[in-house]
Amino acid sequence: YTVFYPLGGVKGDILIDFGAGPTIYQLLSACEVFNSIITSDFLEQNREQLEKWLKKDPAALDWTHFTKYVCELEGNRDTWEKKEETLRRKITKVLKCDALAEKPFDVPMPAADCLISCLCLESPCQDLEAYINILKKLKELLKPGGHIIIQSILNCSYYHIGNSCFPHLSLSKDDVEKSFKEAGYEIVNIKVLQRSVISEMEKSDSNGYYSIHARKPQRVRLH
Ligand SMILES: C[S@@+](CC[C@H](N)C(=O)[O-])C[C@H]1O[C@@H](n2cnc3c(N)ncnc32)[C@H](O)[C@@H]1O
Repeated sequence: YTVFYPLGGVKGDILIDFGAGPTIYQLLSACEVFNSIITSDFLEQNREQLEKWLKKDPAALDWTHFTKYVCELEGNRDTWEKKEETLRRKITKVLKCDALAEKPFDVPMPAADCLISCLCLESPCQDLEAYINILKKLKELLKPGGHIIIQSILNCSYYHIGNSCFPHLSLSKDDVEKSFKEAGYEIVNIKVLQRSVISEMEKSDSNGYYSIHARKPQRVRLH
C-alpha cells in the first residue's frame, strides 16, 4: 500500500493485476489512484470467484476483514464499504492470462500505467530464463515510463495449500534484481522481509518476501 499515491507516488489511468487468483486485497489501495483496473487469472474458477465478488453474490468470498485493515492503514477504518464500492466500480474486466503463452492476454490490451502481480510468476516459470521472459512480455503491456510492482516469496521451491503441493521457482534477491535489469527495467526499489516464523517449514521452504517496484524506460536505449 505504501507504493501507491500519496505515499509512494504511483498512480495513473489503467492498472493490470496479473494472476490475481480469487483475491482482491492487492487492489484495495490501488483502486483509489487508478481510473480503471483490469484483473486476471489463468484459472477459470478463480475468475469466477472474482466475478462473484463483483456482483455481490452471496456465495462470494468475504474480503471485509482485509478491506477494514487496509482502511485502518490508510487512516479511516469506517470507509471500508465505500472502498469496496470504489473497487467494484473500477474493475472493468476480468480476463484470462497466461504467463507462458506467447501473448499473456489473448485479447487486445490498452497500454497500462502500472502492472502488479502477487505470488504468481514463480509458479508457472520453471527457470530463470522463463521468469525473465515473462518480465519482458509484461513490459510490452506498459506505457513508456509505466510501473511494474511484483511481490512474492524468496528462496522457495515448494508450497502446500490443503493437500496439494505446488512447485515454485526458487529466486534470491540477487536473481530478482538481475532478472529485472536483464528484462530492460529500471529498478526503483526492492524491499525484502525475512520470514520471522520458521515453524511450519513443511508448508513452504521460503525464507522471506520481496517486493520490487520498477519502471519501463521512457525511451528505447540506442546502443
Ligand atoms: C499463489 S496464487 C496467487 C494469487 C494472488 N495473486 C494472491 O496474491 O493471493 C498463484 C496464481 O498464479 C496463477 N497461475 C498459475 N499458472 C499461471 C500462468 N501460466 N499464468 C498466469 N497465472 C498463472 C494461478 O491460477 C494462481 O491464481
